[in-house]
Amino acid sequence: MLIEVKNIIDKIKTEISSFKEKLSYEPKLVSLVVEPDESTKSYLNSQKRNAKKYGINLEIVESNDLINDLRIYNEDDATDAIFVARPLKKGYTELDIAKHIDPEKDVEGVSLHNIGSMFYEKELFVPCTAEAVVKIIEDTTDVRGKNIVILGRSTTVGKPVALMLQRHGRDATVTITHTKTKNLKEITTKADILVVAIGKANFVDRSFVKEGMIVIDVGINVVDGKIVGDVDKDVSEICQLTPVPGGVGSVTTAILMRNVFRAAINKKGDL
Ligand SMILES: NC(=O)C1=CN([C@@H]2O[C@H](COP(=O)(O)OP(=O)(O)OC[C@H]3O[C@@H](n4cnc5c(N)ncnc54)[C@H](OP(=O)(O)O)[C@@H]3O)[C@@H](O)[C@H]2O)C=CC1
Ligand SMILES: Nc1nc(=O)c2c([nH]1)NC[C@@H]1CN(c3ccc(C(=O)N[C@@H](CCC(=O)O)C(=O)O)cc3)C=[N+]21
Repeated sequence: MLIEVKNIIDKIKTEISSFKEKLSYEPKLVSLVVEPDESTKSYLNSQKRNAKKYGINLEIVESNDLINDLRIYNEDDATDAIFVARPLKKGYTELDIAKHIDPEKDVEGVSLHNIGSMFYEKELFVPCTAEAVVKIIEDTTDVRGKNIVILGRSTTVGKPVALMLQRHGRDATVTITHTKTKNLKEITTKADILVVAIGKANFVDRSFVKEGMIVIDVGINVVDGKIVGDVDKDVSEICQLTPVPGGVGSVTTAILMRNVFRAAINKKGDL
């Protein structure tokens, strides 16, 4: 069966409405992109649609000098929030963003400051997709003591999801897997919950899961012009599965929008 995320999005909408009351202007989000791939284009579509819906002034900037652009928008008082799309152009690393983005405008929680705070279990801004995954899991089941297997170890999904799920108060037992993991299916079939963030369309099929598992499909792949996840839809016949589109992606965007309002209010000192 498919996991419904509408009630999670409704709760985020309510948070945004209460933030809006504290602001007298449309907060500004600058999204820096360089040669966007299909999944990034899908995200930008989602950002445009939601910025209009929630009243955010979104500026999408093609960035050819990322470090210089980060300096410009860090210093630009009219810019409340900055997002830097991945994958990055050759010559830049995620560490460059982590070092150079203003942590108070870093609405994706990728800066050294925000990642470090998450490490110390102080979640200020955390990567939006990781927060979306955790919210969906917590809305679906009790996380405490659950055996959670994550496919993928990226800086914006796999790693932060693992850190957030095992922290005190959530207390899951987490296994991170990647391309060098041996006997992957032996590991995944023992999970209570599977989080799949690998960027391979329909990679996870029924041979990776057991009846009754919760499967969170983070994948956003474009195949023949259609958005598909990393998990084969047939898995939903024996497991609880998040849909793609309409699952993790839609919660991620709502969280990004909410964080833009949080950044604007924090700048005013009202958070
Ligand atoms: N829905 C949303 O809001 C979001 C969706 N996405 C989507 O999630 C997917 C993953 O993106 P992202 O997190 O950036 O990951 P990356 O593309 O940066 O990296 C992929 C990760 O998956 C691992 N991996 C690849 N193949 C396997 C395998 N067979 N078994 C186990 N691990 C594997 C890689 O391992 P290794 O490290 O060994 O190479 C790597 O860690 C993409 O489809 C992306 O579009 C991304 C962000 C947000
Ligand atoms: N720094 C960075 N952080 C990211 O989180 C990031 C990124 N770079 N690069 C690209 C990937 C991909 N990604 C998506 C998130 C939501 C939707 C989304 O909202 N999809 C809608 C459909 C959108 C549409 O209609 O096209 C849905 O799944 O319901 C899509 C794609 C985030 N990414």
